[in-house]
Amino acid sequence: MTPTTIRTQGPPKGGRAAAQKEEQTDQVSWRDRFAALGNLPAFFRLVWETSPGLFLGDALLRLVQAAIPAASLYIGKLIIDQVVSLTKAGGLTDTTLLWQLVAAEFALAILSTAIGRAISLMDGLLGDKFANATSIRLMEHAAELDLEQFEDATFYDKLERARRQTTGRTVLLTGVFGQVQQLISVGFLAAGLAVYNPWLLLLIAVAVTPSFIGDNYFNKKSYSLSRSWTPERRELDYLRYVGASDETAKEVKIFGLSGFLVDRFRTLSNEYLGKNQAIAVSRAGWGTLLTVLGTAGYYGAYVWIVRRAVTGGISLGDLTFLAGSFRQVRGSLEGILLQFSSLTQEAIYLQDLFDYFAIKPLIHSPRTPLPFPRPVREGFTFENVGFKYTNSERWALRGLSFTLKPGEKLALVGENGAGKTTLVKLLARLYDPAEGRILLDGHDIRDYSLDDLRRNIGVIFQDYIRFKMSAGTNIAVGDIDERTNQPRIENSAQRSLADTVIAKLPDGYQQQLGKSFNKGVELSGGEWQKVALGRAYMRDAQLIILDEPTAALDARAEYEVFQRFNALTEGKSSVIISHRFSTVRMANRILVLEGGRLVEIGSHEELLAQNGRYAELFALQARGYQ
Ligand SMILES: Nc1ncnc2c1ncn2[C@@H]1O[C@H](COP(=O)(O)OP(=O)(O)OP(=O)(O)O)[C@@H](O)[C@H]1O
Repeated sequence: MTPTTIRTQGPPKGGRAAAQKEEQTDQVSWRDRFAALGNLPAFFRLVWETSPGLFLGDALLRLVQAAIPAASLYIGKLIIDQVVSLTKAGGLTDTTLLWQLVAAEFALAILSTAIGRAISLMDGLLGDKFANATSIRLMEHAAELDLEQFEDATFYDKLERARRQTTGRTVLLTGVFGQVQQLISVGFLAAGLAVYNPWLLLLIAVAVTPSFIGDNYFNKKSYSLSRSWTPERRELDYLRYVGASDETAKEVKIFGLSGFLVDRFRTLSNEYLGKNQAIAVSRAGWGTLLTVLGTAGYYGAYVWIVRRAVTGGISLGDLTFLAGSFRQVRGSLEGILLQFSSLTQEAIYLQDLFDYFAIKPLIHSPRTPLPFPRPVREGFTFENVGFKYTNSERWALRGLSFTLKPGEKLALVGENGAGKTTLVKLLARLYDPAEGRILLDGHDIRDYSLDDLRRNIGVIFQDYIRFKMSAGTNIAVGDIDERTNQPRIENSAQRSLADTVIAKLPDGYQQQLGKSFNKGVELSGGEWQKVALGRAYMRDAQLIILDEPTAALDARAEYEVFQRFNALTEGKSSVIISHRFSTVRMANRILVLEGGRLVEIGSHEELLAQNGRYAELFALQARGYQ
């Protein structure tokens, strides 16, 4: 596929103009189509791996099915010739052969039906298995990719197109198998026709060409439209979600957003529908016209066959055989060409799936990682670290240098957008610095295995996930391998104060959380935070990071959480991000960030004595309580 004709960059969100512009660049040439067929071997390898038995069974049955039409037409010819000769003989000769032929034709008809059913059963089973296997691969691959890749709209377009491939692939599977079956079938029938007159084959080719060209043209248009609308389709999915989900229902009601959302959905979906409809209508019109041309070709050949029968050139049996074969070859050829056109289409869609699998993460472990220090001896050192988010001109962090010593309790302070969360993400290697480096015991953290690093760091983000799973699982996600270790889960819950929350739930640790599931219970914001905090204790990490984990806790709970946190993480390093100075002051050292830069560093007392930015922020908050 040539990159000039297939768009790999998603268009900016929304807008008719954007979509029209995209359509022009989304044209697919014949070269692209043939090149896309190159994806088929890889595709069949995937299908084969899904289930070799079903794959083989399906192929064999189709081979048998391919021979049936020609065989049945030929037996039909023999029957008619037999009937004619019996009639001429006055019905007095032996009819055994005739009835044997009729029985054979009957047997073939039954065989064909049975095989047909078996084939569609196998297609269905194979298709479902393949869809499941591909969905799993899709999720596994997503887990390998970088956070940065998830923050890119183009990536989502690819993901969306790839996701659609997991359900529609049965079409391709049935299509290619059916295609090969029909080709073999046509081969048998065409051989029969060629025996009588090779020109009949040429006539057939002329008869099928017009509708092939038509279908191909419209398929191309449909594909271009569908591809250029990927971002809008994602927006439609999003609107559907926001408009009808338990997580959004509250705000949608309070702000009366339903009308706004429905309007946007209606406008966008109608626009898409309109474009699709235009293609469908013109396809139907042209399709009819081109089929009429094809039918004229068929009747041209029919006239020739009938004349030959009338002049005695061929028998009545030959007449039915030829007319039947001609009709079937034409139908099959038309089917093959039509399928071919949509097959290349599907193969191009397949490219989207392979494109997605080809996206490689940039953040990965080195080939020979250093053994992870246990315990950490020197700590984490930021050396002139700078980081910019993709598509952003601004440095989110710059010139950052400090050391987080083993066992130290560090707090990060700064106004919204100062770069606190970004610093944490760099520590956990969700991103790598653009400038400078982060060392762990004197070695770049990139020299350690990513798994080891992440296993040794426990982070609870401010936007932690409220999993709609059991209360126990919601804590166990801190170390999912230990999800059956009930004592450990309960111990973590006690530490994070979640035990009292869970004690009140009807099903305790088994209680389904989240209202959208049967018997699910919803927790308050603070209760959720206690559960989420339990995750930090689940993990046997050397560094624990809490990014504003107590914002929803009441004052008493917050005080208690941090008293416990300090005691329970004795000997471990921790980083706490908080806007509450009552929490921050408990840290050994405080880092004050402003506009991505480190402006002050020291203990609470030292920073107050400096009378700088920290003292100013502290005084501001203290005044609020007076
Ligand atoms: N995924 C992202 N893509 C682009 N820019 C981002 C992204 N996340 C954060 N930023 C930008 O980087 C800067 C630092 O953000 P960060 O989340 O680190 O701030 P913060 O100090 O944690 O803020 P808050 O107190 O509001 O949580 C902000 O200007 C923000 O807009």
